[in-house]
Amino acid sequence: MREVADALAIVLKHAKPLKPEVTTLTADVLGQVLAADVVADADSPPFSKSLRDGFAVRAADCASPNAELRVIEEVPAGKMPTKSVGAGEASRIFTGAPIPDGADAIVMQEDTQTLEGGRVRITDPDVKPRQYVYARGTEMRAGEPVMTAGTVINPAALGVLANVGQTVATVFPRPRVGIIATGDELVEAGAELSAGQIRNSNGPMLTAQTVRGGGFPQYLGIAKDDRAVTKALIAKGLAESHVLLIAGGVSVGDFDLVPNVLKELGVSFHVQQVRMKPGKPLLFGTTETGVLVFGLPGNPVSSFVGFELFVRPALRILGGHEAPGPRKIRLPVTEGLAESNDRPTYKPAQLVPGETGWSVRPLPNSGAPDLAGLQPADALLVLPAGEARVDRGTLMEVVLL
Ligand SMILES: Nc1nc2c(c(=O)[nH]1)N[C@H]1C(S)=C(S)[C@@H](COP(=O)(O)OP(=O)(O)OC[C@H]3O[C@@H](n4cnc5c(N)ncnc54)[C@H](O)[C@@H]3O)O[C@H]1N2
Ligand code: MOO
Repeated sequence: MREVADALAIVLKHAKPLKPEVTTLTADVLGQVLAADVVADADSPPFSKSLRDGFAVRAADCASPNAELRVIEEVPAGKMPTKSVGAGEASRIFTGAPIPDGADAIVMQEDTQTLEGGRVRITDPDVKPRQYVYARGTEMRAGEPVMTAGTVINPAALGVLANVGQTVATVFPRPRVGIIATGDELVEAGAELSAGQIRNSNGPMLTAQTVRGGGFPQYLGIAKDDRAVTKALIAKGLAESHVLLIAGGVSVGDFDLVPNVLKELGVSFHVQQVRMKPGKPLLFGTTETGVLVFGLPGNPVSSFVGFELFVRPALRILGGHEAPGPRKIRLPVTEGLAESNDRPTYKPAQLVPGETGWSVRPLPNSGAPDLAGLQPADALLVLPAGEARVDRGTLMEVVLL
């Protein structure tokens, strides 16, 4: 049996970033990682522009109080000025409009009075050169990289890419994740339950965890406890996926066919059990072609935790992320805990905001089948093995979901 950290290290040793590809830029690439530097095609802003609605002036002309200037033209955003501002002159200007030659400062319209005869009085007592001027190239310079390979595409990155004229980018693709649920007792959500049956919650849950983890899920259905059927479905999953998730059937029962079928299909096992609760009977293996195969324990909370601790970090590496996670922090607990566990235990928990910062509240949970109890969780609270007596306020390790 492996420790969690050792099992994760083994998984990550087998996870390699996928071959980068060129993709069309839409919001669908959110969370993917750039595989090449992005270079500015032009200075940004491409011209020095006004940061305020007001008047473009020569700061030196405004040195004496209540200076009066002659307004020579109006420059809206999107139009170029046609006149340069000379001594004693100003141009009416709007936010985002190019600054006319000759002017070196903008005076906000609130600091002016419009006078008869096309004149303006400057009531700003201290007009400084360059005030409210956003100079050409301040944000980025033509030919210089604005984002380097490894950058995670967030909403601002999509804006920056548009700003430099990109409609495509070279990114690490999303890993294709095949998902199979196993067990004769399972039916899908649309079906009525007959005696002895339960609904398949792992399928939809793992599909959604895959999306949240940056993968591209392909749900392959339920494999009944029949060797040939299970083998055919797993073979299909291995052929089509970078990562294959098989939920259930990984334990020691007579109908737990998955380990033997995987062996027959050429999967070598690197992790067979992990010292953790829930989720001990977790399997990890690889094929010769490098498909990562996870056998996740069938109980939904066990499957969920196994995904977060091992599958999600692997997806991040395949997707080109530098830090695999899981993301961990230490937070004070909102209530005392006293329990004894034979393995390190991952308890569904919720982050709670407070006046002095965040804390973590363990959620009531009746065990590995209790997915409804886990549902509100946005964190897992980690309890070490053994007698755990934790006082309220103690800093504890927390895995962020
Ligand atoms: N003698 C032993 N029995 C068990 C052991 C053990 O070490 N020795 N380990 C236990 C632990 S821990 C777990 S977790 C389970 C894992 O077993 P499997 O991965 O083989 O899972 P199944 O037996 O197929 O299912 C377990 C449980 O979960 C329900 N299930 C399965 N798939 C789904 C699904 N897609 N959606 C909802 N619920 C699902 C299934 O009906 C069972 O109730 O083994 C213990 N036993
Ligand atoms: O570890 Mo099993 O995952 O307790 O239910």
